[in-house]
Amino acid sequence: MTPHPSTTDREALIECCSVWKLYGDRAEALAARYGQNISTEILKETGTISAARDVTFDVRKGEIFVIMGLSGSGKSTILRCMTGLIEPTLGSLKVAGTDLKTASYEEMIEIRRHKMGMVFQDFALLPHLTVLDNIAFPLRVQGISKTLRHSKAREMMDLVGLSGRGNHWPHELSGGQQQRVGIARSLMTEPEIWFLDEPFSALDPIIRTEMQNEFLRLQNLLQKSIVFVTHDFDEAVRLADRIAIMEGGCVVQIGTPEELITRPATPYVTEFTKNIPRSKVVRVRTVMGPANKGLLIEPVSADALVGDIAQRVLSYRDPVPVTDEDGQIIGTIDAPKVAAVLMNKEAET
Ligand SMILES: Nc1ncnc2c1ncn2[C@@H]1O[C@H](COP(=O)(O)OP(=O)(O)OP(=O)(O)O)[C@@H](O)[C@H]1O
Repeated sequence: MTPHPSTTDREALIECCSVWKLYGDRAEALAARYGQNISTEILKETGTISAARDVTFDVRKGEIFVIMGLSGSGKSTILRCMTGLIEPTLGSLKVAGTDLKTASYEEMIEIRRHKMGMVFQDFALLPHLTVLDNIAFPLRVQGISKTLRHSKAREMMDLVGLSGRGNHWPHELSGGQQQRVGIARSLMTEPEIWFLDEPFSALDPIIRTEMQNEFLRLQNLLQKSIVFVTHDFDEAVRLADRIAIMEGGCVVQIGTPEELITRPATPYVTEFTKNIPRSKVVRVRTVMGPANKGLLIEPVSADALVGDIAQRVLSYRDPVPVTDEDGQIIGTIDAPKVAAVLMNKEAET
């Protein structure tokens, strides 16, 4: 399953604008004095830590937005600002139309209970509650009756592949199953925005891949707006519509996996991208040549990944026509172009 290549035309659900989060005795005083013009030298001189520095991006309706970076780069800080767990020192954050800075305590509770779902790395299950009661917990907090919340929780268990496990205790489940409980619980309130903070990091590689597939399957069904934090670039590429790469509290590049891999903005981004096969991210549209309407071969889609159509194109001597989403022929792709991508080279256009 491949995430949708473009979400550019969709409305923004989260608007994160020039957000800074400073830690240290003088953080507030420095922010008041210098505002957005605060310099690295001043931060250094005063021993102030900038966990987030001038971070700007938006998360669009229905997209999987991945925040990726090494440990300490500021991913959790930004996620915690977006979920209202901490307040930015400077800048503004709008979530589902509400400005978090001016929102009242009650509004914040409302947003967090009804508009946001959260999944954490350590599952955060309640050990003294059964699987069913863990999943039903967010509705218990809302005062919903036991019958209703259990019925909804059973629906969620079916959705995430946990049917029949309701009476088990969390410790009786495998790591992957425990995270399915976390996922089901986070979806109980039918949130608009789904935050996942390194949800699969504690799982072994095979289960991790299985959970990534499961996550994409669910997203195909549910079409949530998602913020997904990971330090694993392979995971980011598999899941993301767009990725924001963080370094030292700053966002150094935002783009689709294809954009990051074909046009990395800094050596830091290049370092992450260099081992990812281009064929897994480059789409036919990027490397296709001019249209030729005289070809009688079955076409390939412009949005297909080159890796997925490589074998077919390589089996023809002639170029293969490329069509857009309306079935119109808009280009051709031939064996040399496919081979260049497979060999991780810049394809000649
Ligand atoms: N409460 C705090 N007080 C002081 N410094 C903090 C605080 N919280 C975070 N930091 C610092 O801010 C920087 C960014 O931390 P953050 O937890 O956001 O990084 P991260 O990318 O999520 O890392 P990880 O992947 O290890 O969770 C780090 O240098 C961290 O030490």
